[in-house]
Amino acid sequence: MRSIWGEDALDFKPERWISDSGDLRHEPSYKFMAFNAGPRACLGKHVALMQIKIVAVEIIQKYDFEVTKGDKIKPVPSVILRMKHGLSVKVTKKI
Ligand code: HEM
Repeated sequence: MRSIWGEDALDFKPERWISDSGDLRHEPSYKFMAFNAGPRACLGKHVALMQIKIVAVEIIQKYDFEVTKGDKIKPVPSVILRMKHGLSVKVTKKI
C-alpha cells in the first residue's frame, strides 16, 4: 500500500482526498485494487460502494471499533482482496 499511497498510507487522513481548491481529488482507478480497473473492472462497484456506506453508517452509529495494537496490517493482492494476517478489532456496543 505504501508503494501506491506513500509512506503515510496507514494514517487516518481524510484530507488526503481533498485538493488545494477544496474539491475531491481524482485518483486513477488502478490505484484501488479491490474492484480493479479497465474494460473488465467490476460492474457492481457503485452498487457495492453504496451498500458498504449504508451498512458502515449503521454499524458505526451503534458500535465502537478499536484495531488490536501491534497487529500486522498487510493486504494480499489477489482476485479477492484480503488481509494477510486478518484484522482483529475490539468491538464495543455504544451506550
Ligand atoms: C465489495 C464488493 C465487490 C468487490 C470487491 C468486487 C470485485 C470485483 C473484481 C475484482 C472483479 C474483477 C475485475 C477484473 O477482472 O478486472 C469484479 C468483476 C465483476 N463484478 Fe464485482 N465486486 C463486488 C461487488 C459486485 C456487485 C454487487 C456486482 C453486481 C451487482 C458485481 C458485478 C461484477 C461483474 C458483472 C463483474 C465482471 C465484469 C467483467 O468481467 O466485465 N460485483 N468484481
